[in-house]
Amino acid sequence: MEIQKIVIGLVANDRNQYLISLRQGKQHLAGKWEFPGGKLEAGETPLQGLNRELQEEVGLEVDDAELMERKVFAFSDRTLELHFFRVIRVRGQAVAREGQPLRWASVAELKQLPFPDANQSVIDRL
Ligand SMILES: Nc1nc2c([nH]c(=O)n2[C@@H]2O[C@H](COP(=O)(O)OP(=O)(O)OP(=O)(O)O)[C@@H](O)[C@H]2O)c(=O)[nH]1
Ligand SMILES: [Mg+2]
Repeated sequence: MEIQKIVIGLVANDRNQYLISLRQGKQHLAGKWEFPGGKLEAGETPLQGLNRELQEEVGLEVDDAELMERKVFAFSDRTLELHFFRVIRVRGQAVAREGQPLRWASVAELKQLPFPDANQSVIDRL
């Protein structure tokens, strides 16, 4: 089976706070915070997928982003290939388009809040 590719966007505001939302309900890793993102679809480049996911989830249009880290991570129940992007230019106002709790968090807060284990190395670098 092919490993699912995931595209994830780190969006910072002018106070160096990052946009995060809470995974809920029956989602994988419910109760953990996350950066917006999701599964890359067939035929998309990672940047196209990132733009689509951020529009769908938080109403933001990504104009420019750079890959920070790509990692294959084995969770207990699945293995994912995660592409973490630093979003450099964005248009629009962040809104929770899927009803998810959404907030801005400082780097100090990111280091305290529960995130998936796969996010640790990226958060450590902020
Ligand atoms: N969005 C996002 N997903 C993450 C992060 N860290 C991490 O391990 N993941 C994992 O990567 C996968 C992302 O899938 P997703 O649930 O966001 O996918 P999606 O938006 O396409 O949703 P859907 O499957 O409900 O349509 C999940 O298994 C999630 O647990 C993160 O920071 N952001
Ligand atoms: Mg998602």
